[in-house]
Amino acid sequence: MGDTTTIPAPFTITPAVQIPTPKTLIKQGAEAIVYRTTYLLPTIPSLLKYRPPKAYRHPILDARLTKHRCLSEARLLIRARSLGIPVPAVYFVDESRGEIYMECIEGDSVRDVLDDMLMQEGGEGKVDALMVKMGEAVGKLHAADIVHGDLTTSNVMVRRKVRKGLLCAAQEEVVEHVEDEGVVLIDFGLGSMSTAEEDKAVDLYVLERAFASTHPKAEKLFKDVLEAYQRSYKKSKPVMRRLQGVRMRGRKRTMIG
Ligand SMILES: Nc1ncnc2c1ncn2[C@@H]1O[C@H](COP(=O)(O)OP(=O)(O)OP(=O)(O)O)[C@@H](O)[C@H]1O
Repeated sequence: MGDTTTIPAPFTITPAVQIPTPKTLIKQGAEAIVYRTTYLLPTIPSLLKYRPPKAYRHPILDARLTKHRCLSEARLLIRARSLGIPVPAVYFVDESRGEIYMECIEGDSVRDVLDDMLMQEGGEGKVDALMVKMGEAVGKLHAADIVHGDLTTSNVMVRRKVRKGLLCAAQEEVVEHVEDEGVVLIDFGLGSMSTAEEDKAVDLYVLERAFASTHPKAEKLFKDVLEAYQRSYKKSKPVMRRLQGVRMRGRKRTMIG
């Protein structure tokens, strides 16, 4: 009679457990759905930009387009960041699923912070500094021949850090000190590599219109942006000349309607 005792397996293989990461919807746009979530560890905040399939497109064409847009956006972000241009870090790309996980910037858009800043005591100085940072960031971007494609004040974020400190150790009163830590350019979904002065001038024009439509002091603010832009982008003269042409065409279009 053979020994019938079963020999226990040295180890058991348990199926990989998928831990669902909570996702908070930030924005559902026409092209993409943006969530705040985490990446790898629950302590690492991340932003997920997901391009869902479009039922109205042919499935093969749709998959190809999604893959192309995802890779294009990720490549531009990675290229910009490697050149020291302030953009979110890319953590992970799954182009066939239409997903990009990237650094989640804590802060608000320039569009949202401008008015609040101007109302604060000493706010004008802060706004001046902000315009310089914006001009420098866009100047560096164009010097690297990267065109944003949708350069509005909503697509430039002000990174903020909240520091907690004790006001008075005896009272143990905790105060929160909010610090602005520079600007970050986001949303490169319509971006491209281009050496064309026209493309760069259109970027500037779009930004100028974004200021004009949201802020009464737009002219002075944008002037500061352009000054910093020219300082950080040494070969910007032809772009500035082209900007005049783009403005004229824009005005003509507005007049004709
Ligand atoms: N890296 C980031 N960190 C924090 N918030 C972000 C980040 N990227 C995007 N957001 C937020 O999500 C919103 C939508 O993101 P994004 O502009 O990239 O998507 P979109 O659908 O292409 O938008 P749009 O319709 O403006 O083109 C932004 O306006 C911003 O509030």
